[in-house]
Amino acid sequence: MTEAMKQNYPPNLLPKNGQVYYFGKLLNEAEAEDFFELLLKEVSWKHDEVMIFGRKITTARKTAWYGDKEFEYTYSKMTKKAMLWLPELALLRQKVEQETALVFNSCLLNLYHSGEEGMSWHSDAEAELGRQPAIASVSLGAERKFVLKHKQTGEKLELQLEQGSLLLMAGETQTHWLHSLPKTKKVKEPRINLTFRNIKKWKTP
Ligand SMILES: O=C(O)CCC(=O)C(=O)O
Ligand SMILES: [Fe+2]
Repeated sequence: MTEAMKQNYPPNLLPKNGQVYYFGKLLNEAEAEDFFELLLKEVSWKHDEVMIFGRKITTARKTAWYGDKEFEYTYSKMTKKAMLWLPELALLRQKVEQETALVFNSCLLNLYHSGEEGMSWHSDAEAELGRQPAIASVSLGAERKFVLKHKQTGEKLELQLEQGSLLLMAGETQTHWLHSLPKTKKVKEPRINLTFRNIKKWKTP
């Protein structure tokens, strides 16, 4: 990321060791609702399989993975093969690329059916993303809390991810910070999250 690109960015929200930018609404209410409905219908949603303490667990949330090629990508110790872009996903990627002045070749989608589903503490530091990966996150549907926690000091940063919003994690964020989407009984509505990523090293089957 060059200094010129960063000029149009909102302020960095992290106190140290990385960059987190909250761009606010990338889509207006009507656009966000349309994308939500379309993606709910068109995406090939599957329950996720992850390894936790050496056991294969099927998660309640559903996921999908799209990319420029049929990349293989290892996430939570499970290897997955990307599907090719849907037109509406390609359109969202274009908006994200325009806003951030970055390029992304893949997208991981998560469907949380309600606040009873979330994502536990992790960082997205997979080898495929290379060093200092930029990860752009678009939120649709229910507004949820997103928390970052410094790996050494435990410092926390809490954000509300609004419907239609764009968040960008960059620089050393994945090395020094964990993030999570806490479960909450207060939210009854579903949410779709899209994380656009740039796979640098891939194996094509
Ligand atoms: O749903 C979210 O906002 C977070 C998703 C996430 O951290 C991931 O897909 O790696
Ligand atoms: Fe993540």
